[in-house]
Parts: sequence; structure tokens; C-alpha cells
Amino acid sequence: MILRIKNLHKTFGDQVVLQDIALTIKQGECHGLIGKNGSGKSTLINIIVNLLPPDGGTIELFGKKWHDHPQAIKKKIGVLPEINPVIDEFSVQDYLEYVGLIYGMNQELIQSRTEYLINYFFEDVPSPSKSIGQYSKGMKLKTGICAALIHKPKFLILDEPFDGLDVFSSKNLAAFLNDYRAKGNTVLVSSHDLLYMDKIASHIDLIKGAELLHLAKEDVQNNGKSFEDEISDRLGYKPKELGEF
Ligand SMILES: Nc1ncnc2c1ncn2[C@@H]1O[C@H](COP(=O)(O)OP(=O)(O)OP(=O)(O)O)[C@@H](O)[C@H]1O
Repeated sequence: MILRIKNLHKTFGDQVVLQDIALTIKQGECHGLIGKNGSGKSTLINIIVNLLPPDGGTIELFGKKWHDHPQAIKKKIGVLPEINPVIDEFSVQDYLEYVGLIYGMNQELIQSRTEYLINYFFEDVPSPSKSIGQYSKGMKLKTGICAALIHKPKFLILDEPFDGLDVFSSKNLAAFLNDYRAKGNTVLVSSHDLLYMDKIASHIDLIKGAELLHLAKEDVQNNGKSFEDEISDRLGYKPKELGEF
């Protein structure tokens, strides 16, 4: 088992954001986490990756709890959090090297992985003399995605990775994630992009009213409705009356 969550609760003040959440993710699955703005996707991801404490419940990654085995868990997961932690003063290459060194990788491996990831995710190789702070939002996002992958994590967790990528980069990321999963790795991705969720997810987890609903991908696809319509119906999306503006 890659991830097992039981009875998870989280409140901010008197706002219940996550209530009695259960989630099991097995090796080789790709879970798409979907929910409206403010539904709790980033809160759930932040709790899973130990950036935020839950108010109750248990979380096990690779059969281990965070407080017992923090280093062992960290080595096996790769994370793009909602707030992308790139260091603006570094070049893209230096930042990836820095992250690789934190994972204890040797220079040769860092260099070959950096080369591969930059060639795959970037249209042009970023200038080593240009700092990340001088790049666009999409370029920073790509740097964050590369950093999450540098140590080839067994469990990749990406919070809204398609939010800011151009169409070609989004297609490349989707293809990469499908291949990564096919190689036996496991993926959790939150996104509002239902097109890509349909393309990459083997399982769908919907946050609705602080609860997590689990949908089998085949059920969403096989009932005659489009993926988008099915998800919208499940979330209870009702178009607003336009009225007079
Ligand atoms: N530090 C905090 N203090 C108080 N409330 C918070 C805090 N962080 C999140 N919230 C609230 O928790 C709820 C869930 O927020 P979260 O960022 O997890 O939603 P989300 O589903 O990721 O939203 P989006 O799709 O807009 O990124 C929101 O109502 C938000 O205002």
C-alpha cells in the first residue's frame, strides 16, 4: 500500500474543511483529486506530505507514519506543493542540483537527471546565468515539477501542475505521468482540468462538502455521459442565472 488515510479531520477555526476522510492508494494507480475552489484539495495534499498537521486521523505512507519514519518517507515521495518552493535567486540548474543534493544523490546522477528533465519539460534549455526569479510562472512551475522528480520518487504528488502550463507542455506532462505510472510508480494529482484528469487518472477522488467520494474511472466513463458532465453532476454544479449586468 502506498497511502492509507483513515478518519482524517481538519478544521480552520469553525470551518470544517475535511471530515472523516478515508483514502487508499495502491502502487501503480494515478489518483485525480477534484473539487471546487476552496473545497480542501491543497489542505488534503499538505496534510499527506506533512506540511500541515491534521486535527485527527491516521496517515500511512508505504506502511509508515510520518512521525516514526520522516526521512524514509521523504526519500520515496516527490512533491509539487500549492506554493511552489523554488528559490528565485538560483538558476534552474542550480536549484535542481540543490534539491538533488538534499536527497543525497551524487553529482553524476544529478547532472544526467537534470539534463533529461530540462530537455523533456522545457522548450529551450534555461540559461545557467539567468535566475528563476526572472522567469515566467509557467517556467517556475516546470522547475518545480522537475524538482519533484529529480530523485525518481515512487510516489509523485502534484498540486495543480497543469495550472499555468501551455497546451504543449500540458500534453507532455500528461504523457510523462502515464509513462511514469506504467513503470510502476504511483501518482496523486489535483487539478481543475477535467480533460487531463480524464487522460491520466485511474481513480477519481472528489471532495464535496468536506467529504471525499471515490469514483472508479470505468464507472465515470461507461455510463454514457461525458467525463466532464459526470464530474459536474457529482459536484452539484449548477450554472448561474446571468441576469442583468
Ligand atoms: N491557513 C488557513 N487558515 C484558515 N483557513 C484556511 C487556511 N488554509 C485553507 N483554508 C480554508 O480551507 C478551505 C480549503 O482550502 P484549500 O486551499 O485546501 O482549497 P482548494 O480546494 O485547494 O482550493 P483551490 O481550488 O481554490 O486551490 C478554504 O475555505 C480556505 O479558505
